Amino acid sequence: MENKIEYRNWLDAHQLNHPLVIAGPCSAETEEQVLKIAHELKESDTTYLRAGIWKPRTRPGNFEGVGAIGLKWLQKAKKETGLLTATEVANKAHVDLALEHDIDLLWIGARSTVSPFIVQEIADALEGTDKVVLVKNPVNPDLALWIGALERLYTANIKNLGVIHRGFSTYDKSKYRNNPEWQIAVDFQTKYPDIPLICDPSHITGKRDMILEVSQTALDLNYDGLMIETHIDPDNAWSDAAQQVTPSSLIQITKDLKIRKEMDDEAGYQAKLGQLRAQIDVIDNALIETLGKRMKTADSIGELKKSRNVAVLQSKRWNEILGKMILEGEGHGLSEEFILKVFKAIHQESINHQEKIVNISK
Ligand SMILES: C=C(O[C@@H]1C=C(C(=O)O)C=C[C@H]1O)C(=O)O
Repeated sequence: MENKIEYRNWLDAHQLNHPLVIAGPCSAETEEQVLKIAHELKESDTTYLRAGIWKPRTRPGNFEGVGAIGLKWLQKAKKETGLLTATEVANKAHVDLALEHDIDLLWIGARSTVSPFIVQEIADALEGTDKVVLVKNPVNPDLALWIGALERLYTANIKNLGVIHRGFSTYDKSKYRNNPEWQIAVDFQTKYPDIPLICDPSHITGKRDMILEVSQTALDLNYDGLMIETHIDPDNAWSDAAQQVTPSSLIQITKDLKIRKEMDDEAGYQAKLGQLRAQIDVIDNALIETLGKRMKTADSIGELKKSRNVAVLQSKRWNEILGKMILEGEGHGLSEEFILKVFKAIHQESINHQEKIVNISK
């Protein structure tokens, strides 16, 4: 599947002068709740009112959604406020009901994106639709799986596509509910610059007080929109209470966000940018040259090890290097996380080089 400018058509048709906002409760709970939220969101930047109708929960026994009745509440909210409607679908039955109730935007959840069978079932059920269909990233950090899901939809002649970045599951505890791994979304954007990319800071953070910060990062990375869970009484929400914000907080968040332009044609800016980018190009070339030299030295160590039948991996030496480089990096304003990533990659390449050398039989 190639990038095509038409992928953006549905978004451009909204003619927004701000990022697209999809907002609404994690779950539709009651008709009154949905309508109240919709009326409060009417005064915000929100274009699509979202509500979960069928909720895939981690463990059984929790609230699993109100079911099809909730679609009627969304329809009523649309009629009363003019907001377009959005919900998650996870199988053919959901799709059929959502289409029957004329829901404007459907998204495939992270737990469904991991299953090609489910995605195919949804794609077949949606074949040829002009509804907007968004695909959340799979729970595991697998770009190919994410793209594969889009390809299934595209092949089913669904052209109003987009993706939602909601972060990735990790076993390790971190400050996020789902690790953003921004690089994966950036890689996606590089491959498909015209597929609308929406950030879901609610699921990335799991905490309402981090939503502004993550939303700002997304906008700084040229995301096209935000999906933010919004509830009139977040603390008493039936699901995901900690990450929902009130409609007035949502309005405040959209006011506080700094919206930066993608480009600036002003001559002074362009000249300075060109100069700095030329410097970056020189530095990048020097980096490659240095890395090449380092690998050549590692090759020589490989030869030496081979001649004495010594193991390639030397953990003590490696740990010393890591410790020293973290300190060194600190002095140059480089984070420990960055140094670890870079040096782990360098070490792996060095090991691969030496492995080749010691395993060549001569
Ligand atoms: C280069 C060596 O081999 C391996 C690679 C290292 C590196 O690239 O710095 C460090 C330790 C070893 O695991 C070495 O033993 O010094």
